[in-house]
Amino acid sequence: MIASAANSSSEFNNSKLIPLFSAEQIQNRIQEMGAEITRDYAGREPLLVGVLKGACVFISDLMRAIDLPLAVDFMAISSYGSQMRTSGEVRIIKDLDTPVEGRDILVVEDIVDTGLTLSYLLASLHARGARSVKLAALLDKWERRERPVQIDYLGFKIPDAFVVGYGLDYAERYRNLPYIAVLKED
Ligand SMILES: O=P(O)(O)OC[C@H]1O[C@H](OP(=O)(O)OP(=O)(O)O)[C@H](O)[C@@H]1O
Ligand code: HPA
Ligand SMILES: [Mg+2]
Repeated sequence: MIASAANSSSEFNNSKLIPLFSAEQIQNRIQEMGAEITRDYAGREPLLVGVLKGACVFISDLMRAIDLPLAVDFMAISSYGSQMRTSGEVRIIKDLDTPVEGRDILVVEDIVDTGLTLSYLLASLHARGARSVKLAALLDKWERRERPVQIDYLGFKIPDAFVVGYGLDYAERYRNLPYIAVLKED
């Protein structure tokens, strides 16, 4: 079911999945990103910080495309209600196990949308004394940006549409799709 849905539009519980990036396109782009990160961080040992839950699939593939010694850790972030969200306030619900002071941090995210999550997270890591903080994001939904976020390594720019798959969810579903699709509700 999942594999056959990868290459064509399909019905999935009353929602329509319109494929945007195939598993192969994603893997090819990640290999390119990994090669660029390997070149840029040569001689250093970056700490990759995955933002749960959406980035779990992307970071698994990206770290294996980086040919360097590195460490991996995870954070989980929760947005407050919609009013608080517009103020950019988010809450850390799982912090790093690893001290960041003096480390070269590469935050790994599935998508930058309004930018509220990432602008908060990147500022917080800088404030903790990281030597450098950069961002690798698979998707950039740039038309919806409310806060500027510098994406140092980008997979794909996408239009203003709700996307799922490859870690991205709708109500916790679809994270396990091996490709990325636009979700259209019927
Ligand atoms: O740029 P923004 O508007 O802040 O949106 C981007 C954030 O939203 C999604 O996470 P979500 O809160 O859905 O959590 P999840 O990763 O567990 O799905 C995504 O993974 C980013 O972390
Ligand atoms: O398009 C999206 N899909 C899933 N999660 C998201 N979080 C922000 N934008 C999106
Ligand atoms: Mg989500």
